[in-house]
Amino acid sequence: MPTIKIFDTTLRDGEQSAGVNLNFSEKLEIARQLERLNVDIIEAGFPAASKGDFASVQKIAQSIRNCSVTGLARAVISDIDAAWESLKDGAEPRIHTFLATSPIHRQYKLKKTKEEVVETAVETVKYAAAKFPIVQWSAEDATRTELPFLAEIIEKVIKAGARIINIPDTVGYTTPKEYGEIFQYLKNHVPSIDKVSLSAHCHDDLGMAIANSLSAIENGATQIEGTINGIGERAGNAALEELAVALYIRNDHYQASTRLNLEEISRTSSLVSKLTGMVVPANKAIVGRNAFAHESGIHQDGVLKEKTTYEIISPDLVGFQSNSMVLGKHSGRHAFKNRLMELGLEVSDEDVKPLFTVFKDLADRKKEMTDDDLAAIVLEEKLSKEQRFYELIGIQIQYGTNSVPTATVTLSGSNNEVIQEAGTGAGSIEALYNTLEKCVNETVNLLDYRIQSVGAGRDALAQVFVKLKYDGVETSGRGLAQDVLEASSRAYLNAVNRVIYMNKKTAAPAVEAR
Ligand SMILES: CC(=O)SCCNC(=O)CCNC(=O)[C@H](O)C(C)(C)COP(=O)(O)OP(=O)(O)OC[C@H]1O[C@@H](n2cnc3c(N)ncnc32)[C@H](O)[C@@H]1OP(=O)(O)O
Ligand SMILES: CC(C)C(=O)C(=O)O
Ligand SMILES: [Mg+2]
Repeated sequence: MPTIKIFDTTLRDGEQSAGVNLNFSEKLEIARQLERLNVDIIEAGFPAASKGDFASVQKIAQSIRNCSVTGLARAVISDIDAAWESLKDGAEPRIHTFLATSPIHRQYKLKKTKEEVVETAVETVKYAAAKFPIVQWSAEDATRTELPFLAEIIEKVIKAGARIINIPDTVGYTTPKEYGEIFQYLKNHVPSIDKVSLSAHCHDDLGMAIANSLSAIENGATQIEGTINGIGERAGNAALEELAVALYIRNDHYQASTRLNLEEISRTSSLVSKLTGMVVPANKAIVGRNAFAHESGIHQDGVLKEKTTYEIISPDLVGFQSNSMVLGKHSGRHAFKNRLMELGLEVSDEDVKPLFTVFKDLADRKKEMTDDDLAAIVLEEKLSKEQRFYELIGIQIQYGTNSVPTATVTLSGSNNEVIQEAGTGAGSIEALYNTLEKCVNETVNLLDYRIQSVGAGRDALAQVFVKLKYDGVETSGRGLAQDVLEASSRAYLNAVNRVIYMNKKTAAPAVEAR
């Protein structure tokens, strides 16, 4: 039975989702969780895109030992050089280089003839193969490319040194039958095809990314690319958790498996959702809140009599716990630390103490502390530790249906000075944000604001995501608190602090880029 390699591109194509902006520590946290999930390949970023991307790819390649780490590069020598510099210390360095092949992309985007496209692809693959032990080459927009030309260029890049050939459905245009036929065509028309592995990379514009990926497997693909929760450019990529569980549950049909630790799926999904701010829809297959919920009487009756009447996947399979309430205000530090370890949240001894204080503080006010709450507070504390320039001391909001909402905010600045301002707005959040803007010394444009509850119940924690422009830089921020206004303030300050941190890092001479 073939084992399908899972190529995770959450940190590259996933990060191309509109509004998603992960920083260095967040990417590393996700990469570590992907390693626990046991994906085969992590595409950590696009090293030539920016100093920040270069540094995160490099750090991930150096830190992750149980997966191969790759980075994307255009068919451009300087992109390949940047990829090599960032990936060379990895456990198994590999490059993913690509060039568009379709007539639309050749004519309008690249402004190259077929011959020029072939020449550029061959030259750059040769250059990459002289550095990297493994070269993956992608024919961008393959599914809208003339098949004879696709076969011709693939044969030539294989001869130039490519070992994995990826056939992306870049714009999510193909259908399962058609995509399968492309793989068959290539197997019959590319003389050297047996020397390489074939990979599928599907987008979900027409909602067919998973169906297309499965069809690719049925027609010879041995590697599937996708992202956690299906995040990605436009409508997103194939959701890896859906693919892996489909192969597991319908093994009788596909007769193929993956190496994924399926029990890590729920945790990975929740981490990616928290850090990207991309909320998982309740009805999303495998990881949605309702994916295992039975609402109607006939279904409940059936499930009570025999689960398999309406349940084809057991929640345990993907790591959902039926009773996740584990810790409370009477818990001690040992139990707390132990639970964090069970949840795969790596925390140093030195960090446990402040985290435990935050935990106790919340547990005092909140009836139940779920695993989700724990993960949320640990991530919040751990990932924003080095990025605290403005810190919230307190807020006070006055709101009444017939009065002007007023906010008073007290912060501490980077030199521990106390900053206090008051302001008004049309609503409580506007009053709060107008006042915070006065405190942080620069114009702030709020571009997006989203709120979500962590877990259920009246005492659930509030998680707020904001996207804003501060000091001319667009960024995002997260805030967690029991109160929505406090969570809103924290999200705002988190975003502002990220910009200050980024500016400091790029100003410092020791940034890890070339
Ligand atoms: C299908 C995909 O997901 S592809 C990956 C998409 N991801 C990203 O683009 C994120 C990272 N990108 C970036 O940071 C920037 O686009 C950079 C650094 C790569 C390039 O930035 P810029 O030099 O400013 O170029 P810009 O992005 O405006 O245009 C892209 C250029 O690359 C060319 N190009 C696009 N793909 C390729 C390729 N595979 N190989 C060679 N050149 C390419 C375009 O034709 C265009 O060239 P032109 O300037 O001669 O017209
Ligand atoms: C870079 C390539 C593989 C890509 O993301 C796409 O074509 O969708
Ligand atoms: Mg893509």
